[in-house]
Amino acid sequence: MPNTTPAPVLYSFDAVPTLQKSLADFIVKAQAEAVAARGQFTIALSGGSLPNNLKPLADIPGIHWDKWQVFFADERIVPLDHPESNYAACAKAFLDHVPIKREQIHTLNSSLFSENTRTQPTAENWDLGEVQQEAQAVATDYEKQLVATFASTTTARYPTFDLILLGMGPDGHTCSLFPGHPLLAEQSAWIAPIVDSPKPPPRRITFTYPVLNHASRVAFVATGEGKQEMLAKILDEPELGLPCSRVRPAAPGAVYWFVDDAAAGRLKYAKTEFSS
Ligand SMILES: O=C1O[C@H](COP(=O)(O)O)[C@@H](O)[C@H](O)[C@H]1O
Repeated sequence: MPNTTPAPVLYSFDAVPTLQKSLADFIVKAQAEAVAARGQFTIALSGGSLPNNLKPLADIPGIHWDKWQVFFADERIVPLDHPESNYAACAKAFLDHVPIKREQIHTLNSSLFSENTRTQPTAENWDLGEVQQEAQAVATDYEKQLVATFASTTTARYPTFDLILLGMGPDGHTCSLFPGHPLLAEQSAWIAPIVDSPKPPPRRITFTYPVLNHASRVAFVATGEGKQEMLAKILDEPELGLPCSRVRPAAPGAVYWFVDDAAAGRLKYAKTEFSS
């Protein structure tokens, strides 16, 4: 039997600006192919350190911004102008600086959660039943937004994103899929709620593995010496089953890693020369 799940492709760069420029070229190429094939480009973004690495996109001419449909691979259940919002971070980094219409950017519906769950939980405001119901409502609504976008292009059981951009947390988490969490086993929902994220804020929604593993391309971005140890575990020891290692779309899907040499310091994994 041929192996139909291609090995991740690793690109390592000597400096972060070089990585960012190459990542921008990679995104632009994925966009051009998608627009030529289907007339739109479906992309999912992450939060954390990723948005800053997307800043150069705003300066690239000729991008078909009117064809982009932007989603968030995970999002914190906070207002859209909150400092912890992944949307807010991406807006500040590049979305606010490019000619893309607000209706092409698919954000969570902040009318679905109440004031008391907008703050960090305390013994007084943490009603688990209410919090879980609200998180489920936010996840269900976001899943409907995906269904509406993908219904016109696919009849498949899961959406096929042209590109999903992910980060790698220091514990090996990606999206809001954390090591040892029951959500790692979710096989049915496209979007799942989580109310006990070990990294604050605790209430979030996240893409599930069936969505990640049906994408055309997934690109991880990880930089800095602080990511060295975990990156080596993810790429050199995938049998550990850490959340990032489980992102493995079957062919023709593919996974790419954009890292800097600092993050790659302990890796044995073979590097590939980047060419745009
Ligand atoms: O909480 C989150 O963390 C991950 C990783 O963040 P990083 O700062 O270590 O890059 C991020 O990818 C995810 O979107 C975010 O919600």
